[in-house]
Amino acid sequence: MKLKIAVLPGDGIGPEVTAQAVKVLKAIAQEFDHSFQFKYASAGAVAIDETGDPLPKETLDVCKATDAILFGAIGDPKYDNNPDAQVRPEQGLLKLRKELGLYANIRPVKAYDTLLDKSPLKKQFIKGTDICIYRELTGGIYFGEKTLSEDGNTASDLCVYSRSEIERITHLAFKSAQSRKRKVTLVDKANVLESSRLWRKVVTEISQEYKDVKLDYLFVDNAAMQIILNPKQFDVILTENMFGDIISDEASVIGGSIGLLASASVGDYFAMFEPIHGSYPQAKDLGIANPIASILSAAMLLDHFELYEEAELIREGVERSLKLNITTPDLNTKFNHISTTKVGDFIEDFINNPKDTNMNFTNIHLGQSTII
Ligand SMILES: NC(=O)c1ccc[n+]([C@@H]2O[C@H](COP(=O)([O-])OP(=O)(O)OC[C@H]3O[C@@H](n4cnc5c(N)ncnc54)[C@H](O)[C@@H]3O)[C@@H](O)[C@H]2O)c1
Ligand SMILES: CC(C)[C@H](C(=O)O)[C@@H](O)C(=O)O
Ligand SMILES: [Mg+2]
Repeated sequence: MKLKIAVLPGDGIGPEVTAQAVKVLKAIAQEFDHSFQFKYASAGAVAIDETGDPLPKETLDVCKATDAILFGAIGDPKYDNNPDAQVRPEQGLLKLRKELGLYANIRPVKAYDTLLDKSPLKKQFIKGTDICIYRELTGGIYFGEKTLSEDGNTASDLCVYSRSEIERITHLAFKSAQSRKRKVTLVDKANVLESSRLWRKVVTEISQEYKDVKLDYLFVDNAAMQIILNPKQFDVILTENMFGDIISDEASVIGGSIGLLASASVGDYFAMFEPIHGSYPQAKDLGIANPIASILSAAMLLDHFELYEEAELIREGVERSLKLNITTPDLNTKFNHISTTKVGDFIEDFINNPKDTNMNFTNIHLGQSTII
């Protein structure tokens, strides 16, 4: 298959982790005789530095002219710590999602058996967890009208949802549940918010078209607790933009690190693949950022084009690296010198030699001089 892939590495650890995902995709292309062409473009704080705009027109054009986008992460403390900044890296990401109509952000969360000890949660409660969060991505409080009074003392953000915005992601969530454990949990705040009451009404109506899927409801405050106490009760979680943002970072604790959580942001015409984590500026260029979220985002990209065998090979490589403790320090208390690049190298090697059973930690360890 021929694919043109836009690569937007962004800020902080974005370039390091994205480089590993590209490396892995190149290995897949070679092994399976595909042709993947990568087109780089800038977004976020780096783009502001270069052009004054967090999403320059050329970047948007590149994204529109390619089959899929691989996104790193954006964000920089110089903007985070300046509430008066007129332009911010995050605006670039939000504009990209909106302009491309990427209304559904799909965030799988799972507990790997080999990592059960890495989570602060009790093993017996998380073992077997397999959740898929459907987060609405182009509406809600992120995109409603914002105001700041002239004296600077009153501010507001409006949360708006239309029926059609709720309907389209709800269908995707129910369809996904049909191929999983046939359960959708709508997470909302319908006891307080009018917009959440609309979600309940519309989702309940649509559920009638999916009689084989059970629908239940949880208020977001309770959901935040249940995700930690009893994550196995969930199959597909359907929720609005901001609740989805928050509960997915929370859910990453189940897996042991946010550095493992990938996502697909899809719409009717475009698709983007992005780790759920941010630019982790404290780790920039230190080689300690976990690249797996980015690598698994690349696997989701391949799934999107129905390259299932290829995606599965990446996932096998990831699982092998976790099993052998070839992981960055967020997951590795034993060997703290396995770098971002080394994890990428290992998974690349695995793709090139999936049957090489001798590929174990010793091989990597012997290459220690190249490990930071
Ligand atoms: N999609 C995105 O681009 C995105 C997402 C979230 C935050 N941000 C931006 O990133 C910047 C930093 O935000 P933040 O500190 O709240 O969130 P963050 O996700 O960057 O980091 C939070 C913490 O998660 C851990 N972490 C994150 N990524 C990791 C990785 N790959 N490997 C190991 N550990 C990892 C670290 O402990 C880190 O301190 C901000 O400017 C924010 O706006 C961007
Ligand atoms: C950086 C920010 C705008 C973004 C979001 O809130 O959507 C991030 O937290 C994410 O989860 O991708
Ligand atoms: Mg987030």
